[in-house]
This record gives sequence, structure tokens and C-alpha cells, in this order.
Amino acid sequence: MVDIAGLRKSFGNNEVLKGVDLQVNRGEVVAIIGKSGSGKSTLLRCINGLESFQEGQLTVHGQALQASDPQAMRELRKNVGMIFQNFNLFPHLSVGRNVMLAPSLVMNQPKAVARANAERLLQRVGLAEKFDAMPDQLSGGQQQRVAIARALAMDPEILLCDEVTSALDPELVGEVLSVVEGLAEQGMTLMMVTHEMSFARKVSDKVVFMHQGKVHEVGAPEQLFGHPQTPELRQFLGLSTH
Ligand SMILES: Nc1ncnc2c1ncn2[C@@H]1O[C@H](COP(=O)(O)OP(=O)(O)OP(=O)(O)O)[C@@H](O)[C@H]1O
Repeated sequence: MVDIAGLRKSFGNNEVLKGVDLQVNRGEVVAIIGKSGSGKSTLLRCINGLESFQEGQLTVHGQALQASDPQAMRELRKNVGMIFQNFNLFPHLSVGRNVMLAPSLVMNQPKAVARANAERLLQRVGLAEKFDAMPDQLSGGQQQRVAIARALAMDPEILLCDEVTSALDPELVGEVLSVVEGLAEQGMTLMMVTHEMSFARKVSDKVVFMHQGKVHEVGAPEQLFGHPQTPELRQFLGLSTH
């Protein structure tokens, strides 16, 4: 589903990704962990074409990423959904319209179809009754669930989640994580940057530990959390490095 080889990305002189190799299979749930600044968000943003890169290969859903090909980039955006830390809902549109917008505009979905889909997706994230509400009438957890419904409305092949609970009050984290967990159980291919270690351990098939712009360790959650191999991961997990 996602095939990354030798990916390098710099911002000016700051090389943030220093040769990332990673494969993600269909239906796999991948948690990306690592210290602040290790390049986790940049990696996700490269995968959905929000950032360009200088070297390496990045193939998503069988299609090599070429920023120089706008048609390919549009196709990519349809196949790759992304949810951000700060929800990024359109504040002037109702919840329902937020979910309907991209399918109507990008896929030319008839309004009645887009509306029926939006109603179904809002129900799926437990917000059926909020269709006509405005985003600022919702809690952060509810807004993030709308953002998930909005991403799903494009029927993506893969969903990228960038620290989707970090902007939430602690009591709202659980409702968002349980929606993400539901998607994982239903077979959605997911890549999520997260600081929620217990969640990563519970739902992921594979954990990727990023360190200084590279994949430093990768493996099943029981392996990574239970038997970290490198001092850097042990330190990150707060374990003794001896
Ligand atoms: N648009 C940008 N322009 C310049 N530098 C950037 C940009 N985006 C990220 N960086 C730099 O890239 C490095 C990695 O950032 P990135 O956000 O990918 O890390 P991260 O591992 O996701 O960290 P965090 O957990 O804090 O979000 C940082 O040094 C950051 O300053």
C-alpha cells in the first residue's frame, strides 16, 4: 500500500528525513513514535503530498509520487485521507457541509448522495444529531470526530493520523481513540503518529520508532515495547539503558 525507500527531505540546510525505508501493507495499522523533531509529521506529510522531498522513492497505492504531475497528485489526495492535530474544520460551514464538501467538489458527487454519505459517516462517529451544528458549538473531541468523518467521506485507501488527540483535554481523548480503534478493527489501513503509547500498543500491527530522521526500530508492538533493541528506544520509553 505504501512503499518508501531512501526518502530524504530537507528544509533548507536542515535535513529532517535522512533516508527513510518503510513498507505498509493493506489493512495494516502502523503507529509512528519518536521524540519531537524526529521527522514523524514530515514523513506523513510527504506521504500525502503536502511536502515534496529531495531523494528516494515513495509509492502509494501502486502509484509513484511525482509532485511534478498534478493529475497524479489529485489522485493521491483522493486515496489518502489525513487528520490533523487541530481538526482544521471549515468554521463557516455546518458539520454536515464540512463532510459533504470534498466529495461534492472533488468527486462531483450529487448533493443527495453526498448528504446521505455524510449522515451515515456522522452516525459512524457517533454524531448523527450534529449534522446542522456549527463546528464552534462542538467540543474538541466532537470536532475531531467530524474531521474523521470528513476524511472518510472521500473513501480513502489509507488514513494518516497526525497526533489526533494532542490538542484535546484529557477527558476527550478516549472518544476519539475509540473511533480510530473502530476503524482499525474494520480493516482500514492506518498510519498514525501518536504519543499515546498504550493506544499504540493496543491497536497497532507495527510500530515504527523514528530517531534523527530515520526508522531506528520497527516491529510488532510486543517486540518494540517489550524488547526494545536500541538504547535510543529504551531511553524514549523511559527504561533503563543498561
Ligand atoms: N515547514 C517547515 N519548514 C521548516 N522546517 C520544518 C518545517 N516543518 C518541520 N520542520 C522541521 O523539521 C523537523 C522535524 O519536524 P516534524 O514536525 O516532522 O517532527 P515530529 O517528529 O513530528 O515532531 P513533533 O512530535 O514535535 O510533532 C523539526 O526540526 C522542524 O523544525
